[in-house]
Amino acid sequence: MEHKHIAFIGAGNMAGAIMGGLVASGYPAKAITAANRSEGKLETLADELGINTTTDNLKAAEAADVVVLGVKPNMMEGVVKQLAHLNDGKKLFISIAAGVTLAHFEAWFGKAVPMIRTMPNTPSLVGLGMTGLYASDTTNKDDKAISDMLMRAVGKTAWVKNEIELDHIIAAAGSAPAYFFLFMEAMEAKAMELGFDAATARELVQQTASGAAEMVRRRDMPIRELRRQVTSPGGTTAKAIESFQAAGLEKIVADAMDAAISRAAEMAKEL
Ligand SMILES: NC(=O)C1=CN([C@@H]2O[C@H](COP(=O)(O)OP(=O)(O)OC[C@H]3O[C@@H](n4cnc5c(N)ncnc54)[C@H](O)[C@@H]3O)[C@@H](O)[C@H]2O)C=CC1
Ligand SMILES: O=C(O)[C@@H]1CCC=N1
Repeated sequence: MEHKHIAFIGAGNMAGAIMGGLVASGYPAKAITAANRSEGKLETLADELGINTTTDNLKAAEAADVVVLGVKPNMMEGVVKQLAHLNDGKKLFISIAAGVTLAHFEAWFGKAVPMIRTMPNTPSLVGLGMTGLYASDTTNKDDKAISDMLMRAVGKTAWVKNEIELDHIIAAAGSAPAYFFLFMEAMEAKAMELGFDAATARELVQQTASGAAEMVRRRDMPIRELRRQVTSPGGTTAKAIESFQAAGLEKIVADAMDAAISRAAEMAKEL
């Protein structure tokens, strides 16, 4: 099969992870080009992955069938305007930026553009990402298939039908690794306060968190039921859970997710 040429504009953490996943999954390195403003990251990518690299965004995008826009949201307008004349209705553009809407892209491109907006998360860096995807009306089946393949190289994918739902993906997956990190930080701090050394405290938290996540993955039962199995009536877990619930944990989590959604909408207005 002829592989489409994919150019990544902005070769930072997230784009680097996707390129690494693609190469690891067997996509030919020769069919991938990374363009970045600075050279340091490009040298590492060329050494580690054997892909093509350049500091010239235009050159990279011109030669590509698929252009992945991987810069920060505040850099996107400048990058897109530089590439706008390449939008011939055939080249597919994929964005990984939070809060940059299709309407922004169409304004910067000056017309409709075949575009897939994606919302990945940082576990993509270790192949355990969760990415939401949304396709503009001007995309076709092949565009969706290649975008799905791209993001499945670093984890799992979920498609949404309405663009607004990408903000819900941010709340439930894009920003969500940080919620678990915060929880783990709090547990680690308390374990150290109880007298465990730093390495042991980290291991207690890390092994328990990955064990719990793995149980959710492997056991085909409601998460509530897994919790019930740990919680002996009148026992220690019951007291800990009561303490969380008395502090309103469910509402705290729901409010935090709403705050992420509101911020995504605000970010879109700021551009
Ligand atoms: N970090 C996260 O958890 C998530 C990030 N995202 C999105 O991913 C995008 C990238 O984020 P990161 O990879 O974390 O950022 P990063 O800062 O690691 O990567 C951005 C890269 O773009 C390069 N760059 C900046 N201006 C450029 C230009 N004009 N031309 C070419 N390259 C340029 C920078 O040198 C840098 O290497 C953002 O839009 C962000 O919203 C999406 C989901 C999750
Ligand atoms: O915090 C942010 O804005 C980005 C989007 C999702 C994760 N990080």
